[in-house]
Amino acid sequence: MFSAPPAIEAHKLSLAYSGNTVLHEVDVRLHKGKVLALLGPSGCGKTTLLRLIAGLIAPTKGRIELGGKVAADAATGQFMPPEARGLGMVFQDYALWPHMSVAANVAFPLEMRGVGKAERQRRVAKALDMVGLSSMGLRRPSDMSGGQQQRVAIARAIVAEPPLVLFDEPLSNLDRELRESMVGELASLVASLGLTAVYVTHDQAEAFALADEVAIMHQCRIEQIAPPEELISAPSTATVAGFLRLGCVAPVRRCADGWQLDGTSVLLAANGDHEPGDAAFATVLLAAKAMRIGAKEGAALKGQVLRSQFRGDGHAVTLRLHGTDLDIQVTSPQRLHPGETIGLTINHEELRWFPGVAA
Ligand SMILES: Nc1ncnc2c1ncn2[C@@H]1O[C@H](COP(=O)(O)OP(=O)(O)OP(=O)(O)O)[C@@H](O)[C@H]1O
Repeated sequence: MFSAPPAIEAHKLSLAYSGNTVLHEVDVRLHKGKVLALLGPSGCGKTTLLRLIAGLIAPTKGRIELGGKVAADAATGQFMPPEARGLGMVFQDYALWPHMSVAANVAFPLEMRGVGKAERQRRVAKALDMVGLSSMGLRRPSDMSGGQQQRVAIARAIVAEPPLVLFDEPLSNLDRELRESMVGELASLVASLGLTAVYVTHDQAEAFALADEVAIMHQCRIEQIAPPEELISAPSTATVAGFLRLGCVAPVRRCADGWQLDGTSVLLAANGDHEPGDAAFATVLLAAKAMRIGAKEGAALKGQVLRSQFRGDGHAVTLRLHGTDLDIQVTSPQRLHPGETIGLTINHEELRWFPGVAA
């Protein structure tokens, strides 16, 4: 059966500056109509990957195809410049021309493509309508709020109906309240237009609200690419579990009877699918749902309450596990008091295991 080539197919894409690797052998495949978010801490390589897709830089190694066409191949030296890629881009700082009207800013990609005046006006009006700015075509961006300017930038990125739109932290200059409302608006717009997009952010809520798939990046690599639900239910590495704050990521040590939580005498049972292998050390995720508050007397695992916060459906309690420097979260039906010691039981079925020691 015929199927369209992926919008992006990157294979072992790498980038080094003066021999210093900032992106290492990244593989990405994104299908038409899907949104991929690149999520990770500062400096992990998100913007670098976006710039490689845009053609603003060329890879040191690896290859990237856009819509089935080679956009860059380090082995052959092939490189398609950004203007030939025909992508839409939305930047953090909007990158609008302040002295030109909103309509002229939005019309720019159409002019570059030689679209005639009447058609240009029709498409600019449609794009401004989509972002809720139909009455503002004659204004100048310098007279608009940050949120309005970002809408203009989005209209400009979609006006030529590009095969791929790249967003580089587009909402990070807006205050929190506006950012939250614009995430929802942007998610509806992206879905209604069926955009294919790559969206860089370090905000998990933003990535999960907008993207079909999220790539968790860490130290120049992609740790895992998966839909948000899968990242939560099945993180593939301890780094992903730690970054998404899915619970306490704890080191465990092999002992004669199985696995022991490092620093304690607590034995943990590894469950079939996630057997951490033969190594002497491994890592376990202690999520809140894996821990229950039990009697203090005789408990093998105890913790001291650090904080207890009411959250509507119970108290979110942070504990320091005895014998360790690990803090864990549990849910309690009643308020607990800082300094109090409580007993804990572990639901071994809810543990997730990872080979090796967390980065
Ligand atoms: N032109 C350059 N020359 C040398 N090093 C660079 C250059 N551009 C980026 N880097 C380095 O590459 C690494 C990745 O940078 P990148 O901008 O991709 O990270 P990021 O994940 O987008 O971070 P942030 O969230 O802070 O924007 C960083 O260590 C950065 O210092």
